[in-house]
Amino acid sequence: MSKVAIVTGSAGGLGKGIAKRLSEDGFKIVLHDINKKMLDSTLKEFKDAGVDSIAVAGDVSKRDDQFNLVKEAVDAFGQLDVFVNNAGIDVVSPFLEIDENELNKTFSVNVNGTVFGTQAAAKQFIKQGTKGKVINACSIAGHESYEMLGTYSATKHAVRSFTHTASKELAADNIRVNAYCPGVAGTSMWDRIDEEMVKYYDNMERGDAYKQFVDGISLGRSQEPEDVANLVSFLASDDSDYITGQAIITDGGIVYR
Ligand SMILES: NC(=O)C1=CN([C@@H]2O[C@H](COP(=O)(O)OP(=O)(O)OC[C@H]3O[C@@H](n4cnc5c(N)ncnc54)[C@H](O)[C@@H]3O)[C@@H](O)[C@H]2O)C=CC1
Ligand SMILES: CC(=O)C(C)=O
Repeated sequence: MSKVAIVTGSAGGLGKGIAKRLSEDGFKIVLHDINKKMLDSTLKEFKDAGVDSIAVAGDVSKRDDQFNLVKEAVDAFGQLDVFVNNAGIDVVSPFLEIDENELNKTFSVNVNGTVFGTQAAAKQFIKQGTKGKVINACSIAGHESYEMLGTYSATKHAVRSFTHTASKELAADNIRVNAYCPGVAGTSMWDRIDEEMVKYYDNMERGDAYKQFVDGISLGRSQEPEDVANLVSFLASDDSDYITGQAIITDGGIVYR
């Protein structure tokens, strides 16, 4: 029987690339996003390509939405095998200007969302009595703290920490919890980061912040969704069964650990 994977925030960007790769790996796919319009259009693309898939709209920062997401997946496909906590948001701000709303919102989506998604998936894996895999979107910003990205970096450090704790507590239930840590991928997230960053520097134009980051990549190019999906595919597969609690960097050579 085909395995079933949920990918949050998969209407576009890295999540869509991951969902596409997992479908090629033979998974039935549950697409998910807060952006209903984009989600509908992505579902149509997947269906047109013959992928056995459904779409569930929701907000990862709401615990009930995350449990509903798992329920809808199991109602449609009878089981769950892989849950990718991919959805995340960015925020750009000098440290002295970080405000309460942006702190709360970014932690709520990136951190609370990951915790609630992991809880919902793990409870389902335990109920099924099967092996389960939770795969979290961390970042190089979960290993290194970047100027202007202080809040975002702190959320990704928290994701790495929860990846460690959850992997330790859930190992006895045959559940692996790992994370992928991308570097610089030219998705809509980086369009927003670039646009915000250049506002703070008189000598910078649109595209410059992105270029500065890309120029620091040893392999000489920015990341494609497929590069990230290659790692997630491995973490979702049986080949990674002896790996848990790891936050693995895939960045073409920016951060060396
Ligand atoms: N693009 C990059 O260079 C990097 C991205 N990442 C991480 O990878 C993940 C995906 O990033 P991208 O695809 O670049 O971002 P993106 O902004 O292009 O796509 C994120 C998707 O998540 C959805 N989303 C946002 N808030 C949501 C919520 N509350 N509930 C459900 N869905 C929500 C958006 O509608 C969007 O479709 C994020 O967690 C991000 O932090 C990590 C390192 C680098
Ligand atoms: C967007 C991101 O995750 C960075 C700069 O590492």
